[in-house]
Amino acid sequence: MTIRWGLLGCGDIASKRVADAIVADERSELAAACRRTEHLLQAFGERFNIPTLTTSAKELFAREDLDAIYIATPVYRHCAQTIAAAEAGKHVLVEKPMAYSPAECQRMIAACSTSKVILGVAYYRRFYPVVLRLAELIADGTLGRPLSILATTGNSTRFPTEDWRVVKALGGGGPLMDIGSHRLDLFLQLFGRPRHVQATCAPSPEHDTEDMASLLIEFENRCHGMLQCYFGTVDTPDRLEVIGTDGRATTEDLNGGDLTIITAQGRRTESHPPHANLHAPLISDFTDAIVSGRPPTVTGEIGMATNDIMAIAYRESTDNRVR
Ligand SMILES: NC(=O)C1=CN([C@@H]2O[C@H](COP(=O)(O)OP(=O)(O)OC[C@H]3O[C@@H](n4cnc5c(N)ncnc54)[C@H](OP(=O)(O)O)[C@@H]3O)[C@@H](O)[C@H]2O)C=CC1
Ligand SMILES: O=C1CO[C@H](CO)[C@@H](O)[C@@H]1O
Repeated sequence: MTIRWGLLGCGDIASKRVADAIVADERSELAAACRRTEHLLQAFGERFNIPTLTTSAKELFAREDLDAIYIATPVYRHCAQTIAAAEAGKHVLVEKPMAYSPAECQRMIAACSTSKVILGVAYYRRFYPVVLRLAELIADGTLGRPLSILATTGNSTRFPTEDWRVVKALGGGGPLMDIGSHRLDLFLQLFGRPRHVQATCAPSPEHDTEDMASLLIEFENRCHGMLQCYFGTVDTPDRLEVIGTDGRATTEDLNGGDLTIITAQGRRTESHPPHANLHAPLISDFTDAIVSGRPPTVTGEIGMATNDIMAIAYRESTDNRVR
């Protein structure tokens, strides 16, 4: 069985990874693509040899020869486009963060459930071998009783003021929505459900979003999570660390995959690099979910859990400000 994909949004991530990942997947076919800017759509279509091109999302969803839609548009479009695709009977894999707010996430989940289509969210770091190794070190007791998970991350790009990533109404927030969301998803994967969130977000002097966010989370298992994320810093680390009573495991470059494990037995470094195309395992997982009728690894409910934390963080940050 071949899954015929329609790709909605042909910008940065679609052209760098998503299209290639769909084309390379043995059970997938990149059958159609859509963006509004005609000449850029044509160039994209030629580059990836896509037979059907349209500037209308409505037309894309209406095509009967498609099974699934990959939504790679800015965040403020995710909810309406997911609902429209679901109502047209298409499975939906939507880019992260899932949507602007938890309320939007709920509407997306409800629409997909009513239409009996599968909904997935593109938190592909869940498939990183280094993250799966961290899960193993927690589960097999190597680190002892887990205490905390710490992540520092950022994007060194100085986004221009008109970029949707730094316009609250379009991106929903700044670095927390854009890159912090990926790490929060890993916190949930490794430590489970959160029970308390504290946060402070520093307003950017240039944009109407934060340019730094710091979160402290208590999980139901009583472990703590700490996240700090930035926009516009030079050489920002991409650090993830799990600390337990009997050891700690740290990666200084999450995308690189090297993991240093320190226990009473000593210190060792292991290498667990991710797939060369980070989106490939995600596409393969979602395709398999459609073919076998199982839920994808990152369901809508899982995607919404990250939005829940971010919504609390933004609210906390505003409500607790000393006047
Ligand atoms: N998982 C990951 O690691 C990454 C995920 N992302 C996520 O992917 C999504 C897209 O990001 P990115 O590729 O950087 O964004 P870009 O701004 O580069 O691209 C957005 C694309 O969406 C198209 N678009 C916008 N509105 C519509 C519409 N109404 N109908 C059809 N097409 C539309 C744009 O084309 P046009 O204006 O011509 O319509 C453009 O092709 C975001 O959610 C982002 O957070 C991004 C980078 C990495
Ligand atoms: O992981 C990522 C890399 O950076 C991009 C731009 O900040 C993010 O959108 C993306 O999710």
